[in-house]
Amino acid sequence: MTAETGRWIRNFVDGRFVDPDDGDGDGRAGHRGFDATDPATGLVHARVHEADEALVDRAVTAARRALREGWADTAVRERTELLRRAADRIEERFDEFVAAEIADTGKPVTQARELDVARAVANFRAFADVVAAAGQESFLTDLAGGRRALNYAVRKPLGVVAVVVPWNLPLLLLTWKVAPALACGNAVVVKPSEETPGTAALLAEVLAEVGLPAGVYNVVHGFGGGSAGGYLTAHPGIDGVTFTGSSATGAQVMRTVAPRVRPVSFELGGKNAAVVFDDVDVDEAVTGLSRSVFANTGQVCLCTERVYVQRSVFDDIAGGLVERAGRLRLGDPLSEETTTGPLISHAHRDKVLGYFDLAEQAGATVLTGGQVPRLGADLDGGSWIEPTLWTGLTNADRVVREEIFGPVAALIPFDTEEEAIGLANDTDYGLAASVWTNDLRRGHRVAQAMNVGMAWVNTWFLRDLRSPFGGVGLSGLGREGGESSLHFYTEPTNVCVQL
Ligand SMILES: NC(=O)C1=CN([C@@H]2O[C@H](COP(=O)(O)OP(=O)(O)OC[C@H]3O[C@@H](n4cnc5c(N)ncnc54)[C@H](O)[C@@H]3O)[C@@H](O)[C@H]2O)C=CC1
Ligand SMILES: O=C(O)/C=C/C=C(\O)C(=O)O
Repeated sequence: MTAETGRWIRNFVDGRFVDPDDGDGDGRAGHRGFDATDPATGLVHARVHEADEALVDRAVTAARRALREGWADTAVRERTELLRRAADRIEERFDEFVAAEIADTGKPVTQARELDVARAVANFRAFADVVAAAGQESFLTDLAGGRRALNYAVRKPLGVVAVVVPWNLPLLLLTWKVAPALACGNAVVVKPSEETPGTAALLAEVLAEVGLPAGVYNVVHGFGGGSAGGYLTAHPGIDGVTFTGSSATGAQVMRTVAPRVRPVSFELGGKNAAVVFDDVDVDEAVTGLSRSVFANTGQVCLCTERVYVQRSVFDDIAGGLVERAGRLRLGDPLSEETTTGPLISHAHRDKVLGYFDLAEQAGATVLTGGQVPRLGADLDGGSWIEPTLWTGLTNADRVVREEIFGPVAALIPFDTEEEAIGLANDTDYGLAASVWTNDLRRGHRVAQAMNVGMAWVNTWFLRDLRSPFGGVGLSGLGREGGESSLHFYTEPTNVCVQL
């Protein structure tokens, strides 16, 4: 069973891939589809079968039936063993996942291997461990007359979970949600981004190979409103939605599910700050900062787009970052030398270029970048952009207030710790921040003062999958990771027994 037939990437419903010739599978033939484009070249690499409303309905129905037919009640050990087999099988098919991720995103092979696919494996293993170790809350309640009651909470699967994910870290983010959802006994209907359909379909093959029952994992391809994403989140048969993507779409999904009052978990955009104090080891800080600005071509929700630097080291840090930007190698994703891929699409590059214009209008100085690079041959059809750093902007500028989602940052000086905290927190977002200092007390103090879900000190994107992950404000609702995932993907029933 394979995800692709010829150049079609197919939907996966009720344990089998749906042939595009079958239309939605109800006997009506149809080839509703869209192109999957390689962002490195701009060339189409596959055709994707777009699920219509009837197919989404079949996926939700299949998920419900799988729960009813026993998946929800499987022993924890059975589920965790299945997750571990899935991790092993992804490792066995590692190169296929790397290839699919690169075809969809154009990201460098080193990153696809070391971050994206490696994290997919880690996600399955981590949530097998978390669920295996999970206990249940219980309380002994004192009553009048010396009697007691025992309260304990039994956690049950949430049910059919809609998993809607974006294009920037497609496999990493998909498995970050699917692994705990399955570990907790849920069935899922996954809607990958229209830009990156490949790995979700490949994961369907793997999960079938390791024995996941039909209907527990379903994939519907398509777009947002008026397509698979809209049909799925509006479906009355879903019991919750976990979503990663833009704040605007998160708000739309919230409106869609509101009439049925379903739980949502949202990890949304960011406009993340780094705060750099003058006691840092400049070289070390520049290494970390440069990663935080340029990783995945700036397309990680955690990436830094605002760098506040204490005035006396401002020129050193700025110079160091420019030098690091110069070391980045844009080019063939399959080359081991390439460090930096393209943006996901021409549409997204147009958005980022719009901010280049806004920066110019605001009087910014471009320290490096600011252009579309010419890379030659096939790559000039791709959606490449130069890593770009600005000075001369303030928190009042749109470039400093809005999520750009590219390899860009504004560098802004500050004088005091209090001022730096104020500048960093002056945002509607609240996802992540990093603090760079050699003063341990200051590191703790400033990190704790950040109005964000995750604050790092002298590092960035260092992940322990047991810790809570998510944001405040426009950056999201709820947390996932470790116990937080268990809480989202289950519903407790509290039992009280008078003893
Ligand atoms: N985690 C993050 O911080 C991310 C932020 N973004 C930001 O969002 C901007 C737009 O990127 P998009 O790909 O359009 O992200 P998006 O948030 O619109 O899309 C994410 C997912 O939601 C689906 N979707 C879109 N509209 C929907 C709807 N009404 N109902 C249900 N599902 C829906 C999409 O098909 C995709 O699977 C980017 O320029 C970037 O700034 C994008 C990806 C990830
Ligand atoms: O779970 C992680 O380690 C990373 C998550 C990143 C995002 O959610 C994102 O870039 O959207």
